[in-house]
Amino acid sequence: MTNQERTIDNLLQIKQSIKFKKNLIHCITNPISINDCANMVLAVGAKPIMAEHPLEVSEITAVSKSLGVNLGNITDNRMKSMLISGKIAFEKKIPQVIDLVGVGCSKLRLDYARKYISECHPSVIKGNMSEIKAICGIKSNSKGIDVGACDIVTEQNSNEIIELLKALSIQTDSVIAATGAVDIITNGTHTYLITNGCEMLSMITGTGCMLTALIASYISSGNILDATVLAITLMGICGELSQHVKGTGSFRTELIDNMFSISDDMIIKKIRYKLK
Ligand SMILES: Nc1ncnc2c1ncn2[C@@H]1O[C@H](COP(=O)(O)OP(=O)(O)OP(=O)(O)O)[C@@H](O)[C@H]1O
Ligand SMILES: Cc1ncsc1CCO
Repeated sequence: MTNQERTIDNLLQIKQSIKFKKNLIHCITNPISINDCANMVLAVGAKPIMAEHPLEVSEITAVSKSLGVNLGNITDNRMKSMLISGKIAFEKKIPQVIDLVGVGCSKLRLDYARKYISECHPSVIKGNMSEIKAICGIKSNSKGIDVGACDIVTEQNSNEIIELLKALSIQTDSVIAATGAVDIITNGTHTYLITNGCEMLSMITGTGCMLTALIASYISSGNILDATVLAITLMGICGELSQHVKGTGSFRTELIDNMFSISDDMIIKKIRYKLK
């Protein structure tokens, strides 16, 4: 087996291991895309629970196989709940991912994300490049919750960005996932660059949130780096397979359908990544 074949085989094994297990995945997320997030978790064979009341989340996280928290459309209640759940997950060694939605445009969210990371030690920190730059304390150019044009990964800046992400990974002891046309995932030692995906993924709301729900589903396998790579390649490939539709409404449906039905052969045929 070549290294590439071994990597892909690993990803397919994680996918298969989650498919029929119905692992309980606790997601605390925004109302804009909450339904799509729950459906993505179901599409890959896990079981979502979207509880967010501060008085019940600790018992729910404690019986879940992983936790996903998302800062989109933040409220006082969810700020409370996410910290309660994040601390329980850390104590009980339950894998967890934080999606840094909006930290590039809101000081409230940026300060909160820093507090969350230092107190809850998430296994994965995920955001678009503007959000990741903001968390690193570097001036970012986000456009609301979206990446700013100056922050997009290019051939010219990719090495500099990889070093930034590796340093953040080492500092936080988390896997870092920076998403966009090129997705970069690193654990400080191994770095994956994934070029699957299509522009339509940025033309419906919540694909980043759905991706976080997928990462949460797959990290319940315990293999944090590979699970993150798997979730991101699947989102990219399923986006590509869904592009033939008439418009963005059907794209959203097709994306969930493809996530449910994609075959191993299709993943092997379509996957595009570099390991650095
Ligand atoms: N222009 C693009 N080309 C290819 N893939 C893309 C593009 N934009 C986004 N993606 C893919 O879409 C998914 C979501 O990434 P994105 O960076 O848009 O997240 P986000 O900004 O957090 O999204 P959202 O705010 O919609 O939740 C990732 O899988 C990423 O690879
Ligand atoms: C549009 C929007 N606003 C806050 S969260 C969200 C969904 C995509 O992140």
